[in-house]
Amino acid sequence: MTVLLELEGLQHRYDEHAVLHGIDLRLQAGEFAALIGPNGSGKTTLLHCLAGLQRASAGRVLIGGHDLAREPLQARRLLGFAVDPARLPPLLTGRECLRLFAGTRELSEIPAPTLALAETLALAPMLDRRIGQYSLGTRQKLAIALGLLGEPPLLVLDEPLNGLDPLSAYALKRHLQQLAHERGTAVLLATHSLDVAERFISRALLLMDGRLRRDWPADELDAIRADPQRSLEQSMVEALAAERPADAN
Ligand SMILES: Nc1ncnc2c1ncn2[C@@H]1O[C@H](COP(=O)(O)OP(=O)(O)OP(=O)(O)O)[C@@H](O)[C@H]1O
Repeated sequence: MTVLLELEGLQHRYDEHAVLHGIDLRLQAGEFAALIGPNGSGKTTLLHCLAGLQRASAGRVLIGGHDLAREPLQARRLLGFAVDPARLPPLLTGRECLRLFAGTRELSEIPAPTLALAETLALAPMLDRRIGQYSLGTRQKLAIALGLLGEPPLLVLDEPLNGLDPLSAYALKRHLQQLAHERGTAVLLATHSLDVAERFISRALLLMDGRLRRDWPADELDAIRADPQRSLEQSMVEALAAERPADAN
């Protein structure tokens, strides 16, 4: 199996505040992984480090075998990252933004799968309006379409379901699942929506206080799903309680 993402001893600190304490992780082609964990556990920081938006304080990020620090162009070419919707340029239309982004991926036009995804997410009717006029959910949809543009083999999404209506959220989850199954895309998605995570993913990773504390592989998730008495939510609560026994008292 092709390893698309490899983190080795990844650390990050903001000035004196250490946030990530040596993360080791391998994500393979076709894996759809949810990164879960409490507020402030470091999920966004981790995703920013592996997208090159933050420089890790120590450790390595390898994307498709390319070291992000040494071969950033080769590494980033394999990565799709949905930017923060608040950072989208308000004066451009969605279509202009997609064209611009297609150019950075050396594509002369907006690819057909991106336009199809825009239809699926009910974003298409908004594409000729300025982004400044978009609702939060519509910005989120555009950010996702930009992240998925060109169908890169590794997708990294930070809370992509925030602000999406139920139909669009369902369509996105199915789309990501299909990419993983049919194209072998590796997806890493940070989320607080465990119900979302539980039904669609093939792996769950629990980050707590900047450390990966638990890794549920596909067969464990299948066992949780098969047992009506169990849920990923409950398993996560148990894992958190086991790490913080003093807090429980
Ligand atoms: N730019 C920054 N400067 C200083 N500290 C930061 C910065 N960004 C995040 N932090 C701190 O890093 C820690 C991890 O934050 P991060 O946003 O990565 O967590 P998170 O797991 O994504 O949280 P949430 O679930 O609330 O989105 C927090 O203590 C946060 O206050």
